[in-house]
Amino acid sequence: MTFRLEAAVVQRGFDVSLQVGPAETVAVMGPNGAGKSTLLNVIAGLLHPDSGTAELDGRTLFDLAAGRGTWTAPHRRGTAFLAQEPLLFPHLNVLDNVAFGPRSSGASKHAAKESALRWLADVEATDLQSRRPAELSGGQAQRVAVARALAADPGLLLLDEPMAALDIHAAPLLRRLLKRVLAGRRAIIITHDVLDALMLADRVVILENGRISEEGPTREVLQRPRSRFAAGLAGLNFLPGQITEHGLQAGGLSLYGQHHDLPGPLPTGQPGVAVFPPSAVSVFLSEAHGSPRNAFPVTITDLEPHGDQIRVRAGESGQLSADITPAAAADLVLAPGMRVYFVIKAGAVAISPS
Ligand SMILES: Nc1ncnc2c1ncn2[C@@H]1O[C@H](COP(=O)(O)OP(=O)(O)OP(=O)(O)O)[C@@H](O)[C@H]1O
Repeated sequence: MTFRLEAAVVQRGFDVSLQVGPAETVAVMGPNGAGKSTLLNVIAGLLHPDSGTAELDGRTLFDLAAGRGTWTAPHRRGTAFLAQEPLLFPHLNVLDNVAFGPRSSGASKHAAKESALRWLADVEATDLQSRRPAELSGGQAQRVAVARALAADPGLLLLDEPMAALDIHAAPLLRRLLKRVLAGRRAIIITHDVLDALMLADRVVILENGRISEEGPTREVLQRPRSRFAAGLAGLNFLPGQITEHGLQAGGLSLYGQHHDLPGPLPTGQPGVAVFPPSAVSVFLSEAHGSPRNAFPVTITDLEPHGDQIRVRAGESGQLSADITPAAAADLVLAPGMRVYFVIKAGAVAISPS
């Protein structure tokens, strides 16, 4: 039993193919406008794609291949949606809100209430059962919304940044609750937070410009990112270019580096990326220091505190960073606008095909 999707929305430049296993939680991350909400809306049946097919546990959600045109209505898809705002029915109390799902799928009034009470207990909201949504805090309302989504017994739970509208005290509580309820359940969660991806998901999918640019187990993607977005999440420098015999040619820049996870030699001449941590970059006033191979001139754009280090940003849009000690920054009298040399240890530069 699986979830399988292929869908294109031409006007939005969206073209995605995705599978999610029965007990798998997938985090979807990407820049603003990448297509994350489009993905969930297509799955939930709120947006009609131009082409594609989707299937959940043997049920066709849509099949838009020429001559077919199958379309299942949103409430018959076996999916449940948890949005940033809890979206509870304002005129129903908490218990009736949670009982709504089982009731509309045919359960008797009694059975629907029994099931709602079980889910409310599960999200530690039993004592809220008689309240109206207007009498709940943001965190309480979102807990009730989780219970309501689960009470419908969805084959796929869709979560659109469920922590985004909560304050900093309520968010950790809901994250812990989601960790518990998502275990062993199939879900797709949109998030901007690396912590959510690490804690809640088995796998992360990076969406950029309507396409999946990278996917894999969250830890692996963060350790060895191949997309600019994932490198940014992991706090790593990222340079795209062309693979050479010893590393990467990125514009006028030759970088020496190593590949970690390829069986053979680097595929010379192919597009690739170099990724390295800011801590592996040293800053010098002249080229004479360090290995000349990975030394290149840059213009400082910004200096900012970063933990107990100073982060030196350089390059046209500050896309390269070095972390150095405050003492070193003071010795070098660094300031924005200065021309300096970034020197990178070749051993710390990971090259991958892109
Ligand atoms: N209602 C709409 N009509 C037309 N185009 C839209 C509509 N909503 C979004 N788009 C476009 O579709 C693309 C994907 O948008 P989408 O909202 O899916 O991105 P997102 O990754 O969810 O972004 P964010 O992180 O800002 O919520 C963008 O180019 C956006 O401008």
